[in-house]
Amino acid sequence: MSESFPEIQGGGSLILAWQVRNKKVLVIGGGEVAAGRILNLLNADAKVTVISPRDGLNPEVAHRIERKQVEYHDRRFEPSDLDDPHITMVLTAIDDPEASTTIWKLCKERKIAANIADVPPECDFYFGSVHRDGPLQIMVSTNGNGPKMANIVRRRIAASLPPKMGDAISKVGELRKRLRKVAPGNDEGPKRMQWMSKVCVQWTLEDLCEMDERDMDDLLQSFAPDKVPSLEQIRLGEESGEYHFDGSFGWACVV
Ligand SMILES: C[C@@]1(CC(=O)O)C2=NC(=C\c3[nH]c(c(CCC(=O)O)c3CC(=O)O)Cc3[nH]c(c(CC(=O)O)c3CCC(=O)O)/C=C3\N/C(=C\2)[C@@H](CCC(=O)O)[C@]3(C)CC(=O)O)/[C@H]1CCC(=O)O
Ligand SMILES: NC(=O)c1ccc[n+]([C@@H]2O[C@H](COP(=O)([O-])OP(=O)(O)OC[C@H]3O[C@@H](n4cnc5c(N)ncnc54)[C@H](O)[C@@H]3O)[C@@H](O)[C@H]2O)c1
Repeated sequence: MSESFPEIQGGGSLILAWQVRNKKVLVIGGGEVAAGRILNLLNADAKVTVISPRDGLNPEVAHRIERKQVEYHDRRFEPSDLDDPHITMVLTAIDDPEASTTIWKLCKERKIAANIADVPPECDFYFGSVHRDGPLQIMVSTNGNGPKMANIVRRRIAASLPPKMGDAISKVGELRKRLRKVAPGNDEGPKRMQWMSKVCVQWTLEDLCEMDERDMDDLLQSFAPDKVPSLEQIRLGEESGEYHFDGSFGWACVV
């Protein structure tokens, strides 16, 4: 029986999509590595505080500070920087291994998750090489074996994707939101999920990208009878009056 279950392959990382939106993250250091960390954090809508003396600032970090995209303290790290109980994460990117280790220990005392750049034993989590296209994010990790290899694999994966994947996913996101309004009940969950999966499988990426708000509302009328017409059918049906929106979400009136 157990043969049909996946084999355990230890030694990996638990890859998650950490929601740092509006959460406080401390970045210590203002060099090139910090610039990359800050960009990733701002792209995830975190509230970022940077601590680093002004004279060592990378131009990108200086730009973020100038634009007030981050809160900034022009000085070296002090242990009291960790006193704020709202800090969810600390990232250090400094060229001082001793100070890095001190910060790591202080974070562990306070149970704050931390990444000390380039010091794997002092990381609660590693960064990875990330491809971003709108709502789509793909992260590649080599689990500390070869960061440059992660970069190479990520580029290959990105190059192999069809164009406009991000746009298609955005449209699916919008359709799912509308579907939840049309069929909000918990009891409809399984049907909702199956129907959405069928739309994703049956529609081409091009059609998903092309779908406008009106197409979405027309397509949603097929949820009640559990049908998945193509974009072409929806648009033809509209012309012939086959799909009629009668103001009451949830059922289609075929004439
Ligand atoms: C993916 C990426 C994300 C990011 O940081 O944003 C990332 N490193 C990147 C680049 C990079 N880093 C280094 C080089 C030089 C070439 C080389 O050494 O290979 C290059 C290449 C370059 O610069 O192009 C040096 C390096 N890095 C680490 C060590 C220490 C050690 O291994 O012991 C050393 C040696 C220092 C020394 O020898 O002195 C450690 C880590 N670096 C990680 C992530 C984590 C593991 C991720 C994984 O295994 O997949 C981990 C464990 C911890 C962490 O920092 O989170 C980013 C590429 C993003 C992109 O381009 O897409
Ligand atoms: N993981 C990775 O991807 C990766 C890649 C390259 C380098 N690194 C490592 O990351 C670290 C930072 O690299 P970098 O290129 O950004 O370095 P950098 O020298 O450009 O920047 C270091 C920054 O830290 C600041 N700093 C130093 N001590 C500080 C302190 N006590 N408090 C606050 N700020 C302090 C400096 O003023 C400077 O702004 C290095 O240890 C480097 O080896 C990691």
